[in-house]
Amino acid sequence: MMHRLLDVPEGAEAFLVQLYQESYFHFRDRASFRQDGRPGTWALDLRRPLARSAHLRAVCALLLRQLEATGVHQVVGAGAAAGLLVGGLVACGHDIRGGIVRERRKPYGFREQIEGALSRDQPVAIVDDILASGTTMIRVAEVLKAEGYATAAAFPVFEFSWRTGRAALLARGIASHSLARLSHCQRQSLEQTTVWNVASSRQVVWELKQRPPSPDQVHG
Ligand SMILES: O=P(O)(O)OC[C@H]1O[C@H](OP(=O)(O)OP(=O)(O)O)[C@H](O)[C@@H]1O
Repeated sequence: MMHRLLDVPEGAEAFLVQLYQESYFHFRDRASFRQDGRPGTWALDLRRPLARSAHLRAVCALLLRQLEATGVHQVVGAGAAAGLLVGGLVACGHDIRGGIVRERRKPYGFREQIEGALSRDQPVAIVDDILASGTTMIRVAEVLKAEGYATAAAFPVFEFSWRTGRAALLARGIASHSLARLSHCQRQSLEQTTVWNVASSRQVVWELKQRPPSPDQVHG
């Protein structure tokens, strides 16, 4: 086993629900804002749990399983959460190369848009904490293409099933292998959301104390 020294959570579903709970903030407790500047009702901030040793190790162990299954040894991402994930995967994996896509090139130094140790000889996986509209991962894929790298697939931690990111990536030939898909239980109750562990095909319904995510939320 390549990653036997890692803390792979016994119950991956329970861990993914915990990760969701710890990253969920309601507006009354912590203000967040939509892209149009208006206040959002809720937000997921995975940067906080991912910046803690045990959580990052556990997420990376799950992602490494997915990467191993697809035979990918290079990871790249853009943004704060992706930076944590790339660092964690490089540290926790064996023979994993990592890269970070800059928002824009600097006018000085090496003027690279991708920093790190990626090789053009092998495909690269895109990692991120959340796949929503797909804008972030698509931008990374476009930079990879422009720089002569092949994209293997996308590996988000959480995917919002009510957003179009998965379809947008697929339209560009990129499959998405998320650890968990979040969806609403609209028919049952507004007090529930579903965390579906994609790898095990098991779903966990989490009883929310607050109102659950709605399609017009903000995130990140
Ligand atoms: O699929 P998308 O619609 O692009 O949404 C997903 C992205 O949004 C969030 O990042 P955010 O924009 O908040 O950036 P930051 O955390 O790096 O500042 C999140 O961390 C993803 O990178």
